[in-house]
Amino acid sequence: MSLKTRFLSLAAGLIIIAACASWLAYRELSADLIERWGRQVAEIQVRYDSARLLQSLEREIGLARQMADSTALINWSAAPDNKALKDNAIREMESFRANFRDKSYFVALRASGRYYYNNADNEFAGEQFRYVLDPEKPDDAWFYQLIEEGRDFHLNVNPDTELGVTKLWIDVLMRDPAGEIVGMVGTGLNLDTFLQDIVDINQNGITTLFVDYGGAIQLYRDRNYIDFASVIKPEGQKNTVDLLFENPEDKQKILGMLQLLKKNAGQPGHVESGFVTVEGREHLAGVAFLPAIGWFEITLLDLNTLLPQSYLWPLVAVFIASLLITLIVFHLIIQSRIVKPIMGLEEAVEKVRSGSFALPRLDKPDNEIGRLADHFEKMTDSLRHSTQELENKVAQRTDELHRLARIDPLTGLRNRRGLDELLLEEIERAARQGTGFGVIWLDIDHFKSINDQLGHQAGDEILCRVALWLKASVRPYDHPGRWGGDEFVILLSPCSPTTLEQIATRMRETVEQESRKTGTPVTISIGGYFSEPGDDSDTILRNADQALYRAKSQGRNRVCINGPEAIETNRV
Ligand SMILES: Nc1nc2c(ncn2[C@@H]2O[C@H](COP(=O)(O)OP(=O)(O)OP(=O)(O)O)[C@@H](O)[C@H]2O)c(=O)[nH]1
Repeated sequence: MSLKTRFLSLAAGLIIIAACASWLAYRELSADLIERWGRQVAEIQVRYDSARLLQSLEREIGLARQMADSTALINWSAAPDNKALKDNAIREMESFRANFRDKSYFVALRASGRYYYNNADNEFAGEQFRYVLDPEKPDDAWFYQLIEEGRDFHLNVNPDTELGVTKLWIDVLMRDPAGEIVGMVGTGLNLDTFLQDIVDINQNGITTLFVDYGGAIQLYRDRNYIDFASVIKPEGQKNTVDLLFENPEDKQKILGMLQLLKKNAGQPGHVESGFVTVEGREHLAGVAFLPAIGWFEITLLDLNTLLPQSYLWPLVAVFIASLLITLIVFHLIIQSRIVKPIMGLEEAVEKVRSGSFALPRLDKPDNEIGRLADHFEKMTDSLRHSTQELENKVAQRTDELHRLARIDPLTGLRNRRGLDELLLEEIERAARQGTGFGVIWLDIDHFKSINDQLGHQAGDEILCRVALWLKASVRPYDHPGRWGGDEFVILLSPCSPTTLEQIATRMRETVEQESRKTGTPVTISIGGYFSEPGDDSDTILRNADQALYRAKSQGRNRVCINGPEAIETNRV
């Protein structure tokens, strides 16, 4: 896998891990935020709804209490048949009716069970006495139950079958100065209107309900759940708040909250909250106790409606966009700062490995890779220099070896190999140009006996001297060489038969005369041959050798020339 792919895979992997972690963190955080926010909202909503309920009830309750304390009514309750007291009481009732919001009231006397009522239409003017309560009648049981409980104040949602109305009743016990319960007074509020005003306020995602001290539902937008006349129902038959929840844990949770609030009833404004499921949707329930009326107020917030998580999706979109931009920027930086320079470097290394020093232009970012590329370039440069130097030296040495291989080490003249190559070149040139050239083959006379008499060392010195004399005798462009032993071959080019003879003679004379000066006189015998175009080397050498042989056999120290016009030169 290439470095680029690795980097990208690594970056993508890291980003996916970061994205997953961020997504989980986001979900946790958003859930936590929504929960915190929901709890705050639930508390505020509970207080707000409680305040609204109490606000609309407080005045009515106050009036009902005043009515229960009315001397006219209390006195009359002791003598309900006393006309004067009764008229006075009816007047008092009617004055309260004018003040009650519902413009209705009821008064029930304990001793006689008489029930008085009038409504907003003043329908029962002069006939406020409606009927007599019967302890045996289930519809009247509420009255006897409340008296038995002895609670001075009670709210009760109850349909009045006699009157044909369903109301939220405010019931206040009427006591005589001795504290004895003599009756009950109160007013009712039209349940439908009240529900609309307080509970069914059409706030999307917010459900409000009120339950009594025992958890029985008193005010709820769905009337089917309201526990009408709960005061007279035995426990177990009441529509309690847990009916709203399907999950047993939620039922326990709500009931637990109610218990907790009962315990902490001394802390006004305390709100309990927790998550519950209603109709398959998760809600945050806020519960508060309203000591003024002895009820609990429950607010259910559908957080998904109030603050759907989709509200936070733009945040997710920004996050994903940021991740993508980060990936692209990361890719570009890695590409330009690492991958591209390394790929360039790899290409350069490959070139150097294959023997080429022509490097491509290397990217040098301002980092370790840039410095590495710079070092590599310098290293390649010095490698190129030293390789060049080495190659030059090898070439020089090769030339030198080539030259040495063609030089006779003793005399410094060409050796046999050098003479062979030169001879071939001359043959080719002669063939090209159609001209001939001269070849001289000479041998020192009686060299064996010189060696024998004077020693091998002295023989070498004579060989060197003869070489020098030969060099001195030829033209600058002639080529003298040592064929081997005491034999020398000289190629003369350009040349003519006459020149050949002249140079050969001059050689012989020079050696004879110069050697005499050294005290060790030597002579040489010379065979010459003037080569014609088309002669091969064997022919040429054989002819020169034959001429030498003749010179030797004719007495030595002489020149014999082989060729078309053979010239015989005798010793001088
Ligand atoms: N000092 C010395 N002697 C050499 C060298 N190479 C060959 N010789 C000797 O040279 C002698 C050559 O003798 P030849 O050419 O055969 O005979 P020659 O004595 O010269 O007699 P002719 O040629 O017939 O006049 C031999 O004794 C070789 O040992 C050398 O490099 N140095």
